[in-house]
Amino acid sequence: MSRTDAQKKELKKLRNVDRAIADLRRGLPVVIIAGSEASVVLATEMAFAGELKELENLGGTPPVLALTAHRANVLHIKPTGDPAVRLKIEAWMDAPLMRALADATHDLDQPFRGPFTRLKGDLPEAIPAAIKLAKLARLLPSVLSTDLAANVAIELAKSADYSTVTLADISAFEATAAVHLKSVAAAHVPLQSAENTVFHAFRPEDGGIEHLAILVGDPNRHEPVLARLHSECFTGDLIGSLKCDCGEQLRGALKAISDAGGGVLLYLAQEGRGIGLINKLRAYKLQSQGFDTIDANERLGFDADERVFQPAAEMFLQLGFKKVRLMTNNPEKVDGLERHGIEVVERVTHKFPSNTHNELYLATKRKRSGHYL
Ligand SMILES: Nc1nc2c(ncn2[C@@H]2O[C@H](COP(=O)(O)OP(=O)(O)OP(=O)(O)O)[C@@H](O)[C@H]2O)c(=O)[nH]1
Ligand SMILES: [Zn+2]
Repeated sequence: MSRTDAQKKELKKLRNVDRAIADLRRGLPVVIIAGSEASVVLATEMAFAGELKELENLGGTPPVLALTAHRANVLHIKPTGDPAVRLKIEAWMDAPLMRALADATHDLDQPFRGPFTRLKGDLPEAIPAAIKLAKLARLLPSVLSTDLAANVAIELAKSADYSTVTLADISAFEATAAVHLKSVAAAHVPLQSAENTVFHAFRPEDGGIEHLAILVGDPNRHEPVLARLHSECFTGDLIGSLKCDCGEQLRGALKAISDAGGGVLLYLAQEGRGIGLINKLRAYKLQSQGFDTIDANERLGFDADERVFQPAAEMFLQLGFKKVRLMTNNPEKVDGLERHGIEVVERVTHKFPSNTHNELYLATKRKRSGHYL
């Protein structure tokens, strides 16, 4: 079936964001258009002397360093009520220092920093959008940014071959990618705990992040289905890390679904509660310094949980399920599905015994994240 013009336009927007994500990860500048204004941004963690010079030479305003409010709080920079702050880049701030300001795993090596000059005035809209882009790229949520007029930035993007995205494209990205998910492959994969199992691979039409649905048996589409949303955890699911309960929850869910005669497990590409494996390892380093799982995320500049559950809801709907009995202890998962058209008729407790390494992690989820544990 050929695509309508409106569909083509939506896909182009998705592709633009995907390209910008890939470029940020390569340490390339990206142009964000915000009405008549624009910012050329670089992911701070990828900024070295050469990249900084390139940004400085653009001829707009001098570059600034943008950090999230969470990260600024750690650096004792006064909150503004905005989601991010901008710091003036002083002569003594070189590229390694800027990377260290973005990366909390260096905080104990260089505890005394500043004084910093926070830029006053309204936060340009491109800054939170750029930080969102860095998060989508699974990089640390900090950017270096230079402001230009939009028409100048568009010309520059053409001549320097920079990716260009708009604010609207970035803010709509996750929801648009979710509604463009399509089942692209399905195959029978017998499991130890459930032999009659089919894996469905879902991919958004722009070729973005893929998720899996694991369908056990042939559940009745008219009844609420026993279901689990499982966020990818390389360390726990595959390698047997004792720092979390993911491996047990994964295997336990498949067994419970099989014992119940069928159901669905969605295996979501949301490693590290959506911050990615590298950032999760950074969070683990902070945890070994004594911070809990929430503070570790926030010290890195992230929210405690960066996941959205719209892709999960979309996959359930495409598989023909509107009502679920959800195995979870996390109230956010229940809300996240209900917001996107899935009725959670029952929350089924999904709890496993703790060990000495994950005791504190589970206690933190209970005490600070409102988990039923
Ligand atoms: N950022 C971060 N992610 C972690 C940490 N420990 C585990 N994770 C990730 O958390 C996700 C697992 O969370 P879930 O199993 O969905 O747990 P939950 O949100 O508590 O919900 P339920 O298990 O359904 O109750 C996986 O993506 C893990 O990689 C951590 O200390 N920091
Ligand atoms: Zn885990």
